[in-house]
Amino acid sequence: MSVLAIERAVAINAVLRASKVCQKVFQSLVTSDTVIKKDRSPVTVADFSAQAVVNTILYESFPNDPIVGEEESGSLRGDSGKELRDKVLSLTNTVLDTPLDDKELLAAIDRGSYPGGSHGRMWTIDPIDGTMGFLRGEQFCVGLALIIDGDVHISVLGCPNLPVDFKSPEIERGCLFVARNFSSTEETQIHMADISSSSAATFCESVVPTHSSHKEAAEIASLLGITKLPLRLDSMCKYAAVARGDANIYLRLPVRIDYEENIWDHAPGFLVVKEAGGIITDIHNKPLDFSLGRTLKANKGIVVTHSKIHGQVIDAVQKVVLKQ
Ligand SMILES: Nc1ncnc2c1ncn2[C@@H]1O[C@H](COP(=O)(O)O)[C@@H](OP(=O)(O)O)[C@H]1O
Ligand SMILES: [Mg+2]
Repeated sequence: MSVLAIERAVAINAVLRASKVCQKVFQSLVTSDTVIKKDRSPVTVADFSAQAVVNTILYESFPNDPIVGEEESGSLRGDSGKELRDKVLSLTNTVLDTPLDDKELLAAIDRGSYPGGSHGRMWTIDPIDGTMGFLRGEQFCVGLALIIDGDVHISVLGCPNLPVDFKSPEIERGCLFVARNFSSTEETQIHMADISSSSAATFCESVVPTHSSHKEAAEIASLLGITKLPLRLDSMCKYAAVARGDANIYLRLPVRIDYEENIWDHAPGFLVVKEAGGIITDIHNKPLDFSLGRTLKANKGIVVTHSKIHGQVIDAVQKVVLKQ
């Protein structure tokens, strides 16, 4: 068996089951009027449940591996948390082989409290990345990565609502992206689209303008001679879109200069693009440093491209964002 083959299989199982939990809630949500009422509670239930599922499955196989997860169980505790806790517990137990009780559920969620760092193994989980996309009935994903001594070694992205083919989104939705150690014949190797000039590129960006500046991205696109409209997607589905050739560039341009990106928002997508041959840096052209805790403290923004155009894109980013 190849190195980390067990970790890879466990990560796939964990993300698939957590994705099922999210999909169940997502499907009930898009058929209800919750989105119109701006009620966030369904996404909250799915968020906690997905983290509980992933953390439980990781713990069964790797009890000593620490986890950096987005959620913590505070609001599920005590009498005030009972209603939410009951919902999360029953949803969680629909996909686990051995059901959890209340106490085990809270413990599973809080196994994600590891502070991160530069030594040894750790997993990082974003149970629902793209909360806003989930609530809008659009894109979201479950992201999981294994980081060893600061390097991302395995990543799995479960994208329950991503069209298998953007050209015919009505035919089939739901994609799982796995980076590292391809082995199964049921898997398809994805490739970035070949591109030699950035003017021919399609770029993607967040749907939410407070997460990434649309205005600066438009200026960068104009500087690069890009004429195609941006592909706006929530969540790490943007990394997947670049990795499989739906787009060629992903720009995440800081709106708030004090904002630090979370490692769980990028480590899973990072390796999917890297393994497909892409380059991922921040706006200063620095590599992402996953070894500094729960956030990417040493980085600002994200620039993802095909290796052939990274230099051109970084030049334009620096002119517009850093006024260099
Ligand atoms: N001011 C900000 N700048 C950049 N990212 C932000 C942000 N505020 C929140 N985010 C992150 O943006 C993620 C969604 O990214 P995107 O906009 O690309 O879909 C959120 O993940 P969650 O949805 O898991 O909370 C959240 O962690
Ligand atoms: Mg996120």
